Amino acid sequence: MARIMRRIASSSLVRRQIEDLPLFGLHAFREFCTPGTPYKPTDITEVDIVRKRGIDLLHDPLWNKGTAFSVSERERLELRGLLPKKLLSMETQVQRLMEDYEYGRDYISADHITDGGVTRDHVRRWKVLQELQDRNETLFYRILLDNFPEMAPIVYTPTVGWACLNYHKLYRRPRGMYFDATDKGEMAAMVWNWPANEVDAIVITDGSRILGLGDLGLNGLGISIGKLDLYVAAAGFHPSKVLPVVLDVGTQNMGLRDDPLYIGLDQDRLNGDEYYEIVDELVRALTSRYPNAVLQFEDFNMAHALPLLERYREHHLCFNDDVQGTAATAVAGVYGALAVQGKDFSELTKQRIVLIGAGSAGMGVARMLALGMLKQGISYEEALGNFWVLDADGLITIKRPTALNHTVKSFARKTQEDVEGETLVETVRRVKPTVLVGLAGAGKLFTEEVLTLMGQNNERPIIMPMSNPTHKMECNAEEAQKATGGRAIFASGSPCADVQYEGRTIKSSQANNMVVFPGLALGAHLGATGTITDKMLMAAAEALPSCILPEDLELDIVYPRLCDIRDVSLKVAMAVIKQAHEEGHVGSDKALKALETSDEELAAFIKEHMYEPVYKPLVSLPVGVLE
Ligand SMILES: O=C([O-])CC(=O)C(=O)O
Ligand SMILES: [Mg+2]
Repeated sequence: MARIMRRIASSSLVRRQIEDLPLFGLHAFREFCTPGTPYKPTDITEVDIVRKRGIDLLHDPLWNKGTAFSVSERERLELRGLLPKKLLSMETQVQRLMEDYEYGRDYISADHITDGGVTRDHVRRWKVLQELQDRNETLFYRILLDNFPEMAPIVYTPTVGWACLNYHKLYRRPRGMYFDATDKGEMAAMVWNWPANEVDAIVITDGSRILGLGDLGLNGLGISIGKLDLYVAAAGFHPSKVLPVVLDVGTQNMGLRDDPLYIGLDQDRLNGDEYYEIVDELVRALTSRYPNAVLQFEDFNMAHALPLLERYREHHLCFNDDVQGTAATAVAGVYGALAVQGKDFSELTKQRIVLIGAGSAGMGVARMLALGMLKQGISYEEALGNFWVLDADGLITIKRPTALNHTVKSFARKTQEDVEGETLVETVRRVKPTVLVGLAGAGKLFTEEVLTLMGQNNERPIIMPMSNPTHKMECNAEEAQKATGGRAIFASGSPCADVQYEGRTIKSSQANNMVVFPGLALGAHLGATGTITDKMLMAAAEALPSCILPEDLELDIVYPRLCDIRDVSLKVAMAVIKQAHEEGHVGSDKALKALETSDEELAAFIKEHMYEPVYKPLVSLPVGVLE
């Protein structure tokens, strides 16, 4: 036997196979060769097929492993001499990177605040991760996934807000695709420049309303990138199959246009038919090459967010994250807050909700909460009576002298009383809401007075300042707890530290759509649902409270833990596929089979498709082979 082993192992082909079995190694090889050991298909190590070799491979962050390339890979992928000889394991690479991430080479004061309201240390950390992503995506996602609660605020809200504000200054190398108004007529061809033949998810923005930071033009691409980082880390989309996109139709941001470093179009934003024609062209181009991709619309301003959603939602696998993802998140948060109080979903109908911010996100939230009330047993008309919506001009009533769009109008208070334009504090004093939601993106609107009233009128006031990033939030956790005597059930769009109050620690939750959009998109993609219905969104919202640990409910936590984000996305994806099945929208035979077998089978089907950031042996094949 030993002789046979030696002979086999001496063939160079087999030696390479041995080296390329990092998970099983020689041990597994021996087992495999021992007579009598049954052959198990699972013993086969997966490989990744690449089309590159040599220096091109090292420069491709999707496949580059740096010092972790195995000896045989270095040989057969023409890497010898292009890397230092010493081979480092992924664990060692992680350790080296984390040292850089934690301490930096130069100490930067942690509390120095920059223009995006984040600290300079956040910015430094963002740069460490960004550079890593540009070199080695497998390692980047390993680290992001293993440190998700710490790093989500760096690659995503709030630090991504700073990155968008400064995208034009930070720009070094391209990521994603750039389309602009001058590409009219060319987009169907341009889309073929993207190197991947398969794309499962696309996030597109026109930069018109980035977080609560306003019109950032082309700089908005940063948000498409940040969202897709979470698609990969939180839901297991493959990094080679996600595509961040910006559509630059001009900007009204004169500060950017006057900046010589700005790299977007120096023109006013397109509007009206011209605007819709160009968005139509881009959507057609993207969906004709990638018909199975989920299309997420991100940070479009109110004027276009809803019309675009209505335009495409029946024919395309698409959703608007701000309108729908944020809405499902808010519903989940209110259900979570009810669960904290030992109440069930039906109590939603009894909530009195004051919501400030009548933009795309605010109206999406109002509508979804009203749909939740409808589902819990009251009429939609009755549900509308539970809402007071305010914008920059105060409380919105049917007496509003200026024109309101259709959705906002449906939430206008139908009262003859003279309360049009009432301030937030007046409304809160008069109507005694149980829930306060902020989506205005205008900073500290939940003043001490407003918060104190919430505390006076409720045993457990529900306070949700959902604007992003941090400095655009309506209040922070400390302000909410101080003003309410530590009784607030609190959730904010960007993360807030827990609060020390009268000798105890009060937990803060994060009400961010990242608990919804990755799982929603995963379910829709794997189910090939063709459309994303309101009921699928509601199913996502209803799935979330059941992921909160009982001990966390005791601590007033209203969302699942971020360290379990993969599991959360799995549960959301399952709920979405099941609901789609009920509505007859599941187009994937494999998903159907799993659905009809059992929940375990469905979970296994989804998990099997989730990307794990591990180094697999790379095989380089010439273009044309296996295509
Ligand atoms: O990106 C975020 O953190 C949430 C979001 O969609 C927004 O605020 O527009
Ligand atoms: Mg957004």
